Amino acid sequence: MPDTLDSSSIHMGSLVCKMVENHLQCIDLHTQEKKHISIDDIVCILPDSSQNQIGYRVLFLQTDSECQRDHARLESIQVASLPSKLLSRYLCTELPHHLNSRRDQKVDIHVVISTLSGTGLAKSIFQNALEPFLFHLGLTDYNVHETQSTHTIMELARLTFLARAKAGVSQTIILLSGDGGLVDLIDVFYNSAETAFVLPNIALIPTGTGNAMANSTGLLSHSTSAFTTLLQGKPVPIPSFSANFSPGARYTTDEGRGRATIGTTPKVYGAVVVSWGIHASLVADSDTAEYRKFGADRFKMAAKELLFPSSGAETHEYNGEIALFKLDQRGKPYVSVIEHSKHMYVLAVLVSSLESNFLISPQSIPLDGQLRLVHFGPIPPEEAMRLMGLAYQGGQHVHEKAVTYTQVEGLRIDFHEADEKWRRVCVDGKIIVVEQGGWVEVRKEPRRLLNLITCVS
Ligand SMILES: Nc1ncnc2c1ncn2[C@@H]1O[C@H](COP(=O)(O)OP(=O)(O)OP(=O)(O)O)[C@@H](O)[C@H]1O
Repeated sequence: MPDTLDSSSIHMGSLVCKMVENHLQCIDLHTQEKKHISIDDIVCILPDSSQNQIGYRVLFLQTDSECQRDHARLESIQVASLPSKLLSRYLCTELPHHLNSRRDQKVDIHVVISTLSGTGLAKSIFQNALEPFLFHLGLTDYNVHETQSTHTIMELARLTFLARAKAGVSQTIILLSGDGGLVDLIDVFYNSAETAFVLPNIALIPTGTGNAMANSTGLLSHSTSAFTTLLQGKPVPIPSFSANFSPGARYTTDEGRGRATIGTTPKVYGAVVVSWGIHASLVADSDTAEYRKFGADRFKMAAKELLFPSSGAETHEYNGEIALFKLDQRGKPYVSVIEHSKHMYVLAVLVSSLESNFLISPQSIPLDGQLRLVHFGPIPPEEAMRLMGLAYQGGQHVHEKAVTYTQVEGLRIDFHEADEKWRRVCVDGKIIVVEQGGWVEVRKEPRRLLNLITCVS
C-alpha cells in the first residue's frame, strides 16, 4: 500500500480514497492509477449497495480545465464510507418531485437537445454527462428529442408539451440549449389562449452562446451547477414580457436573408431581453454559421464592426421615438418620453447577465420579474466601446452619466428609419424586422406559464 495513505482512507474493492484538503484522493491498488476528485466537481453521492457491500457511489464531472466545461464527462467511483462533511453536502437519498414519478403522480420527463446551440456540443454533453447521470439516478423512462430544424422545439412544444400540460400531465423538460430553446417554449405557451394547465418544469442545461438565463440564475457558476440544480432545485415561475409589433413585422430567417410571418397582429414573448440599436444589430449580424464558430466572441466581433464599420462609414445613430411606461411612487402608471430622437443602445431586460460576465443589469435579482431599461444616445464609438466594456467589469456602466438605467413596466418604440437594417429588434436572440413607420410595444406579462428548476428563490 502506498505510504501516502493513512487510517482515515476509504476502501472499496481495489480503490482507496482519502480526503486531502479540497480533494478526494483515490488510488487503484491494482493499477496504481491515481485519481484526484475536486470536491467542487462532485455532482452528488448516491447510496450504493451493489456487490454485497454497502457504500456510496460518488458522481463527479471530469473536466480537464475550467474552460473545457462543455467537454465534461460524468464519471463515478464506488466507495465504502465517506466523511460526514461530504455526505451532508452531496448525499441524495430521494429524487426531487420533478424527477420522481409516484403512483398518484406520474412525471413525464423529456430531454430536448438543441443540436446547433452554441458551438454544437449539446449532443455530446447529453451523451457524456446527462445520460449517465440520469442512469445513475435510476431514470431510464424518458423521451429524447433532438432538434432537426429551427422549428423543432416549437413543434414539440405545441404538439406534445402544451397538449399534455392542458391534459393535466406533470412534465419536466430537460433542455440542452441556450436562451433560444427556452424562448421557443415560452412563445408557444404564451401564445396559447388557454391558461388552465399544469405548469411544465424546465431544467436548463446551458449549451448556448449567451446563456443569459443560465448565467443570471447561477446555472453556470460552476461546471456542476446545472446538474446539482437538476437534483436540488425547486420550480420557480419564469417571468416574461410580451412585445406587440405593428402588422408588417416579420421574423428574419436564414442568416437574415429570409422572412417569416408572425401573424396579422404580431406578438412575440420573451423571458430575457428586448432590444433595438447596437445590441439588436450585433445579435442579428453575428447569427451566421461563420460567426457562430467564435462562440460568445461573435458578439464582440459584430459590435466592433458596427461601431467602427470596415467600410469607413460613420457609426449609425438609430432614429425613433421611445416612450417608457412607468409607475410613480404610489403605483400610478405614467408615460415618460425620451427627449432625444437619436439612440445607440436601447435594451430592456428581465435578467442580470446577457452572457458570462456581461452584467448588463446589476440590480436584477434572479426571476424577480422586474423589467429594467439600459439606454444611451449617440456617442463616439470609442466611448460606446468603453461603456459596453464596463458592463464586463461588474456592471459599472450603470453609474455613467450617459447611461439611463431604470425600472420600467414596458416601453414603445416608433421607428423612424428608412433602411430596414436599422429597424431590427431582438427578442431573446430572435430578430424581428419592422416595416417602415412601424412600432413595437413591450409590456411585462402578468401570466406565469412555465417553471424553471432553480436553486435561487
Ligand atoms: N438541427 C437544427 N437545424 C437548424 N437550426 C437549429 C437546429 N438545432 C437548433 N437550431 C437553432 O439554433 C439556434 C440555437 O439557439 P440556442 O439559443 O440554443 O443557442 P445560441 O443561440 O447559441 O445561444 P444563446 O441564445 O444563449 O445565445 C436556435 O435558433 C435553434 O432553433
